[in-house]
Amino acid sequence: MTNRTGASDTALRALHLGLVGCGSMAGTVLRAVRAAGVPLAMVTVLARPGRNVAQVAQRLGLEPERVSVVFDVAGLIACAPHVVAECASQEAVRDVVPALLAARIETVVASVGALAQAETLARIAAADTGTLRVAAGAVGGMDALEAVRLSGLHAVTYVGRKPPAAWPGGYTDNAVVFEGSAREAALKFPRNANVAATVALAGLGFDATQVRLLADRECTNNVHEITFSGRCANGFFRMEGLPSPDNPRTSLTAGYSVARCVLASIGSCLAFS
Ligand SMILES: NC(=O)C1=CN([C@@H]2O[C@H](COP(=O)(O)OP(=O)(O)OC[C@H]3O[C@@H](n4cnc5c(N)ncnc54)[C@H](OP(=O)(O)O)[C@@H]3O)[C@@H](O)[C@H]2O)C=CC1
Ligand SMILES: O=C([O-])CC(=O)C(=O)O
Repeated sequence: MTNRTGASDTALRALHLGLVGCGSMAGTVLRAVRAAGVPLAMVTVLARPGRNVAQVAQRLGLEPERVSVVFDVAGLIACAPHVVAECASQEAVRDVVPALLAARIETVVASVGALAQAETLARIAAADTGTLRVAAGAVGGMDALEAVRLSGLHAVTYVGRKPPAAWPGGYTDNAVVFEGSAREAALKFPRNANVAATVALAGLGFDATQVRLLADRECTNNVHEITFSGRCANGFFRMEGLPSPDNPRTSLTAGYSVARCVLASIGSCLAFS
């Protein structure tokens, strides 16, 4: 038997998925993995202290018997998931991901802005054993940007537009929320500028990538625009993502992108890169 992408039976073995976080993105990841036809054996969730199985199962739309909840990374490692998807925060990337990699557990990160922090990068570099997948998240076109980088990139600009209420700070009207480098953006907006970090990693780096974040009353969706020029190509990429119903600051696309990384890690979808 093969699935849509031609992956074999072995790729469809029941998956033990680890999740860090149990919010809107984690829910989207699970829905997508299920929709892809991958059977779930177990989902182990690293949650904040105080959460319990019934609550987490209900938030994620899972049967309680398929859920275990742990409160630290040692507990997550002890459960031995096939792959872990971080869907939580920059702080979680710093505190959890290095230990997962050191334990050789393949890990997908969504909170890519964490990689703008020298301390987090150093911890990940020191772990240096497992496989880290950086999800493209709410944006796309990163393969082209990386390819053009090899020829020499001249300039990369990322513009993120969201409805005013989707930005922290109580915006109600059109405004320039931020203008500056991708590093500043990622550090200043840990929950809203992960795309800026992703574009920086694929292209010119955190300090040379220019970012504008805009509150825009005309937007009903989250719009991401990347403009680049390089020696072998110039490009423009635009993606308009529907907001997650339970967290309008997060585009639904981001969860689907994390799911795609999970599926790629178990050989259950084409791994374009
Ligand atoms: N790459 C991309 O394009 C994008 C990336 N993101 C990243 O994804 C993250 C998740 O997004 P989303 O699901 O919408 O956010 P939500 O706020 O809906 O959910 C976040 C979840 O993570 C949990 N959490 C946060 N920190 C920790 C921690 N240290 N340990 C355990 N659990 C933790 C929260 O717990 P609790 O509810 O108990 O506080 C909550 O369950 C965002 O914070 C952002 O960093 C978001 C959008 C796009
Ligand atoms: O989901 C989005 O549209 C983008 C986002 O929040 C981020 O870059 O962190």
